[in-house]
Amino acid sequence: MTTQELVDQIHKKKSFLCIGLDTDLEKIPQFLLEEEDPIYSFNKAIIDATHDLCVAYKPNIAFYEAYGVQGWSSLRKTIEYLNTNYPNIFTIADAKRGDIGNTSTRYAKAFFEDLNFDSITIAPYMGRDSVEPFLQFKDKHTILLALTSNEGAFDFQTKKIDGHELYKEVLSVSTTYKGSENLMYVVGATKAEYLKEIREIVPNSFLLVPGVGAQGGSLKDVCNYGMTKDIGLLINSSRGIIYASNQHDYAEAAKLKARELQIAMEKEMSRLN
Ligand SMILES: O=C(O)c1cc(=O)[nH]c(=O)n1[C@@H]1O[C@H](COP(=O)(O)O)[C@@H](O)[C@H]1O
Repeated sequence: MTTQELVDQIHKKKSFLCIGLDTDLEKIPQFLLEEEDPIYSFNKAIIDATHDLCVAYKPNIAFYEAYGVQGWSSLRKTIEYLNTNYPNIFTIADAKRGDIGNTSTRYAKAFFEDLNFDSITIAPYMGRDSVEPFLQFKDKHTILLALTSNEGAFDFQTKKIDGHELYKEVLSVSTTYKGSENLMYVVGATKAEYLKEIREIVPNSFLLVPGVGAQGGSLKDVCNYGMTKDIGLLINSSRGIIYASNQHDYAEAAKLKARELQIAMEKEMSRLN
């Protein structure tokens, strides 16, 4: 999917919501465990109930890998279901990969070609030659961790080297990478006040912003500091939406939570006009 197609979907749906499919067998309604593939059944019901309220889904790969071959099969069925039934939805493999060049190319093939995701999250720590292999795929997007939502972000990301915080180096240096037009960045919603300075370095890039809902980030603050004329934001919520209920109404409850966020997003978008 091209960035322009994503922007068009955001305007059409009046939403820049990304729903995180962090599907955990211990948290889903327990009656689903009787199904042949409980993870897939859960994801399918959540997707069918919420697809018109969001523009992206982000399965976090850890939740699938944790169940071995069966989990990987559930992931494949989920992405195929999305690509077949809702081709206008942007898909994010939250895999946080990155390695020496030839290994990164294999990761890229796994997620962009074999599974056919539109994008993948990547850790920037190994530098240019670990990221550039992902950037060579046409209409695929690489979402680089810049300033993450967790406490540990302060261990390294905000430390200064040569007078600049490390996350700012990640932002500015990565814009010189070959294929950098395919870059997006992760900035945690819990760090909204940093967005003003981030926008000075990457004024137009799309930002994936996790951390609203369960981690306590504020949608309003993120929009105040981070929204661009093309919106430029994908705001993710996982647990806050998908585990709204663990009873028979779980999909309907997820839909109501997604609707709340979509309404708040529509309001923020109307302030741009
Ligand atoms: O890359 C991510 O998506 C990510 C980056 C980050 O800084 N913080 C963060 O929480 N995430 C992911 O975003 C999701 C947040 O989930 P909830 O806190 O349940 O909404 C999880 O899948 C995290 O792995």
